[in-house]
Amino acid sequence: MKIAVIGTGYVGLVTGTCFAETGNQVTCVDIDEKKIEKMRNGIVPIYEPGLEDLFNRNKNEGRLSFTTNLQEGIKDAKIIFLALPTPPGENGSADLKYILKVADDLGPILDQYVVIVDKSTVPVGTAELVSSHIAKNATVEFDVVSNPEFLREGVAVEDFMKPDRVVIGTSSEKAKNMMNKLYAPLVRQGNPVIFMDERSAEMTKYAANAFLATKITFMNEIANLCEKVGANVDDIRRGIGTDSRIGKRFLFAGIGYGGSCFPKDVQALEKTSKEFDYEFKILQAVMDVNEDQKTKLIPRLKEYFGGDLKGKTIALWGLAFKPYTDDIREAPSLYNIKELLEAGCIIKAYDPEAAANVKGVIGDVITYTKGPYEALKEADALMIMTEWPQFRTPEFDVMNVLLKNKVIFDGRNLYELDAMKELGYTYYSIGRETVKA
Ligand SMILES: NC(=O)C1=CN([C@@H]2O[C@H](COP(=O)(O)OP(=O)(O)OC[C@H]3O[C@@H](n4cnc5c(N)ncnc54)[C@H](O)[C@@H]3O)[C@@H](O)[C@H]2O)C=CC1
Ligand SMILES: O=C(O)[C@H]1O[C@H](OP(=O)(O)OP(=O)(O)OC[C@H]2O[C@@H](n3ccc(=O)[nH]c3=O)[C@H](O)[C@@H]2O)[C@H](O)[C@@H](O)[C@@H]1O
Repeated sequence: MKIAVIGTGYVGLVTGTCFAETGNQVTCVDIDEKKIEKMRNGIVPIYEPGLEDLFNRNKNEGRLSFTTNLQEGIKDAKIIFLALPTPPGENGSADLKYILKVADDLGPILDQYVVIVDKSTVPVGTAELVSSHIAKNATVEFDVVSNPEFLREGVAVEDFMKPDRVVIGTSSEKAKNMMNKLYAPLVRQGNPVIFMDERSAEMTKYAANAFLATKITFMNEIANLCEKVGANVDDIRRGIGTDSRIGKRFLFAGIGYGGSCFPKDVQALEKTSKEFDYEFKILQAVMDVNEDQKTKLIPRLKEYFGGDLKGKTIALWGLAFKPYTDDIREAPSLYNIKELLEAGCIIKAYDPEAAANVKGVIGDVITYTKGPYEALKEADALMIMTEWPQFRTPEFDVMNVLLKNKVIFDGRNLYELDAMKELGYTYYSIGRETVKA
């Protein structure tokens, strides 16, 4: 089937590449000329494990092409995916300007029946809105379908190719059949395509993200309480995660959730509730707790250094909002960097993938090192922001020599408390006893 994907960020790129992989003819459209040029030259503009090989194979075999021209991109397409940004607008609700601009542009250039798919995360009612914008200038029939995306960055290809479920919101039989056909190769036995109306599909996406953000936040609050009562949040995670009603995943306490989606989607759902005159109390609490959680290690640093951080050199391990990505949107590291700089610290940071993106945002106010150990040289303390696997089993012999003080502030609970005691470290983590050397 010929399909077009408008917008080639994380979602568009993965959607386009994976549907090419299942044998479709895919054209990716983006207004960013540099990005399109890069992709034409075989360069994948994001870091996403497994994507580059898939991308280049499909490109080289002629199933994946790129253009900045919308009309050329949608030519002969049976399905058009909108994978456009929906950032928070001024009041926190999702800004639909990118989606509606493309909807306006599409109307006059459609020349045959087509299914237009909202792949972006959009508030309830957007499918109808997109439909009305296209209809203003359209001369052919079309259907607008809501097909939210549930992939996670870092495992995006795996999530897309083997989805737990595919949600499709449509009231059109014709669109339903076409979407079913497109997704058939991706849906494993038992992992269903779930059909519903457009509004329910739009709401499903927000419900999923808000629920997961709440689950993490609940554990972060349990962690905060654990610190006060002298319990260990990792034991509690194991203790409750084995209950299949609760489930093992997304129970890891840490320095708050970040990324391009949880923060904006929780906020947008709260705004939607307000618009419909409903006070969604849990969501406000989730946002408040997460805000505090992100910088909760800073007071511990102050405690350790006797109140004043001025002139202290802090080594930061991890800048990305989570491992296996170079994405730094809403990363807890950025909030900590800001506070550390305000307190007069010198920062030496290492991240295997995300340093260039941080440099692009904050420049050279911190030092970016080539490896994790270089960041530790002459550092007064180590802070851990992202659980990249290489940080889990470091060479403590090397660290002992490089760090000025044997002290670690760990926002991701990477090390066992007993091991830190044995190694003679002062070790602050989340929701667990502080180990004092
Ligand atoms: N990043 C993620 O992991 C996930 C994101 N989503 C949702 O998917 C949507 C897209 O997110 P990302 O891929 O992260 O966005 P992104 O911001 O990384 O990329 C969006 C792309 O759209 C392009 N664009 C903007 N206006 C355009 C236009 N008029 N014509 C063509 N291209 C245009 C931009 O140049 C950019 O390349 C958002 O609604 C997001 O909430 C959903 C699931 C996962
Ligand atoms: O709508 C989206 O964009 C996507 O948002 C999240 O995916 P993503 O933001 O890529 O990353 P997650 O793995 O969900 O992690 C989000 C944040 O939560 C944090 N987290 C996650 C899990 C956990 O147990 N504890 C925890 O603090 C991570 O460190 C990270 O900062 C969802 O998991 C995806 O299903 C969804 O498609």
